Amino acid sequence: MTLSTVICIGMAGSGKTTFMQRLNSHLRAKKTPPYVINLDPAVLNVPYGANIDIRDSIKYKKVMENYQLGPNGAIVTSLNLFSTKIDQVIGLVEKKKDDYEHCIIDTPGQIECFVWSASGSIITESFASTFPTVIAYIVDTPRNSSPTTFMSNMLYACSILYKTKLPMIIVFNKTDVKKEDFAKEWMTDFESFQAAIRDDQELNGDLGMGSGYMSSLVNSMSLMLEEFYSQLDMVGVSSYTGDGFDNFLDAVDDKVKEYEEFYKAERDRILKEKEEKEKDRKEKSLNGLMKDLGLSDAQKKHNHTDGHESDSSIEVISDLEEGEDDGIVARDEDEGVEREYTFAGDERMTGEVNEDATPDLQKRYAEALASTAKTASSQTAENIARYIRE
Ligand SMILES: Nc1nc2c(ncn2[C@@H]2O[C@H](COP(=O)(O)OP(=O)(O)OP(=O)(O)O)[C@@H](O)[C@H]2O)c(=O)[nH]1
Repeated sequence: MTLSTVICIGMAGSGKTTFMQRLNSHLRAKKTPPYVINLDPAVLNVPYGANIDIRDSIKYKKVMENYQLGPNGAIVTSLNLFSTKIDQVIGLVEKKKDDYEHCIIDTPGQIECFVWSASGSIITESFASTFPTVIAYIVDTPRNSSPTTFMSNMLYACSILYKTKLPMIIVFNKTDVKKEDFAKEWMTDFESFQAAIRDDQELNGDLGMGSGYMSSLVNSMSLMLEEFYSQLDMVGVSSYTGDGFDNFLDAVDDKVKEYEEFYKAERDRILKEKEEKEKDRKEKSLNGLMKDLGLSDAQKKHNHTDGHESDSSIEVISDLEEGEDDGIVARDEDEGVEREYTFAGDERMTGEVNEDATPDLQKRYAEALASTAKTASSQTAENIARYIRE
């Protein structure tokens, strides 16, 4: 039994959590319970038993208060804090890899907080480099029955595919309300999608002429999407009735095979390339450091015998010109602007920093950073120490 990971991503309200709940109970009924992870720090109730829940280690509301952040900033910061522990999380899942067939992961409702944040990439990458990993992109089928909305959603899915470089299944959810047949037709028969654009009243008004700027834009973008559709699997499910979940599991099996055959080789190649670049970068920064420390040429030459090249032409590169400030943009003066709807005086509303809670979070941040820094730069630090000793 090899464990594979399914990461559920989708627009807010597409039904990720309900889908996770149904998938969990479906797999349990088949006597193959999944390993479940919740990565949504802001969710109030998780309606399924999670093996790992981000809310156990990160208190979303505290993050909001202590760092004076809005809801989305707090989700990103919570994910940042969590991603510093990702090694431990992967370790926990790895220990269970012989007992489970699937590890299913729920992500925050605010899709961009996960997909476009550094921590989202770190978390996805960590899973994808350890286990075969598949993205389940959840679509609210009834809400995507207009060709314009449908295409916007597909463009988003396309950007996720190219960002994560992982096999993807488009899951048309809520088929108890609207069947997914129209979407499948649009994805496989370009003519029928064009006909839908022509008839779409949102684009063309009541006359349905199909001659507007928008419809020609949608037309050309849909051509581009044809290539994207060819790389996907699509299934229709109802998280309410449980319809289509066997098909979904078959699609996961197919995509895991695809991952092993194509994606893994491609990922390994990219990782190797990255590793080599990183090695190069470290070597250059070590040499730069030697230069900064003002070590003599003789010492440098001595180092050559150790296999370390040194290049005196290397300079420390900075985006800032000499004499320029540190790039921090100063806050504009308020210039008499009267703020409306403020909640001054009410601590609960202003989100003032809770002095008691801050040190704890700060400490955790510092510890997490220290341990990350330790692993990431220990090689460089050792090299430096050895060089200085010499
Ligand atoms: N009819 C129907 N409704 C569904 C289905 N799946 C989810 N819903 C409803 O869709 C709404 C959103 O579902 P959630 O599971 O909370 O969606 P989500 O994507 O996790 O939401 P966020 O995490 O807040 O973005 C809820 O009211 C669900 O009851 C389904 O298969 N059929």
